[in-house]
Amino acid sequence: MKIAIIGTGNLGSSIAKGLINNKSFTSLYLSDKNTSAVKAFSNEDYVTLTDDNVLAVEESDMVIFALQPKHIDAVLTSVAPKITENHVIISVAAGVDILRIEGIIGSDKNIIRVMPNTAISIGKSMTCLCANEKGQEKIGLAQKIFDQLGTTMVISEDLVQAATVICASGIAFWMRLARATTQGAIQLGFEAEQAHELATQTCYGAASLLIESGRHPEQEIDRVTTPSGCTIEGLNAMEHQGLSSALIQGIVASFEKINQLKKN
Ligand SMILES: NC(=O)C1=CN([C@@H]2O[C@H](COP(=O)(O)OP(=O)(O)OC[C@H]3O[C@@H](n4cnc5c(N)ncnc54)[C@H](OP(=O)(O)O)[C@@H]3O)[C@@H](O)[C@H]2O)C=CC1
Ligand SMILES: O=C(O)[C@@H]1CCC=N1
Repeated sequence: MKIAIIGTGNLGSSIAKGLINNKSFTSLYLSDKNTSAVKAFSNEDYVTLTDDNVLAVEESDMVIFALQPKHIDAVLTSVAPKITENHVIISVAAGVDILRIEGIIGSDKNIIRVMPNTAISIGKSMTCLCANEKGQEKIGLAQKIFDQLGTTMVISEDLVQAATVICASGIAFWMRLARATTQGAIQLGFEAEQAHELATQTCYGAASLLIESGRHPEQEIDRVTTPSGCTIEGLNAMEHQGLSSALIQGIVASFEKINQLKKN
């Protein structure tokens, strides 16, 4: 598969890193106004860095547009004449729906909306996908690529905004929880580096327990909370401060914001 990524910022460079680690292509064009974020990949086999978006489209079968929503319309318009019915066009732009993309390049093109997260750089993304009518026959192909870079789920387009909040923004939400745990550990006497390791490994253990056991979080909590013990004391103090409520309100605020962005 000949792949191009147009826009090599935070997400585009993360996708590039994941693809290169997995050698998931026969050629990879990385196109940006400024390719400094992916300079490290310039010596990789079959990777070309360019500032020519048209060339990247012409030389590829699958084109991933990793541009900010404010830039995507102009870039799609500029490359539209070069997009054929055989191309698989992927957009990761948050809040940019398929109808808007079809309005620029046509509904006769294979259009797939993909919502990964930055953990794609280490092959651990939770990635959601959906396609327009024409793209239905190619969604399996896109899924195969992203399956190599983590876990995928095909969803209906009306759930993409929610998936963006839970999975893409979710990386930042979980990072903040990890940071707070680190700060707590330092207050209790650990050096910063030790605190970081304790927090991240415990976080990794908790996620792995849920994934591997398939159990509900509360079942795992029941296995930790000794009656009258320190865990339930801590959990209840957190809930009195509104931990669950704060998380849910944050998720809903993020969802409301992304729906506003979609209207702009
Ligand atoms: N970051 C994340 O975790 C996630 C982001 N997304 C979505 O992915 C998209 C990209 O986000 P992110 O990577 O954070 O954004 P960035 O701004 O980091 O990356 C976008 C890149 O596109 C470049 N660019 C702008 N105009 C052009 C052009 N005409 N031709 C080629 N390249 C151009 C930008 O250059 P310059 O900076 O010079 O303008 C920048 O390098 C967004 O739509 C976002 O909603 C989705 C899921 C997760
Ligand atoms: O914050 C944002 O708007 C983008 C979409 C999800 C992650 N980053």
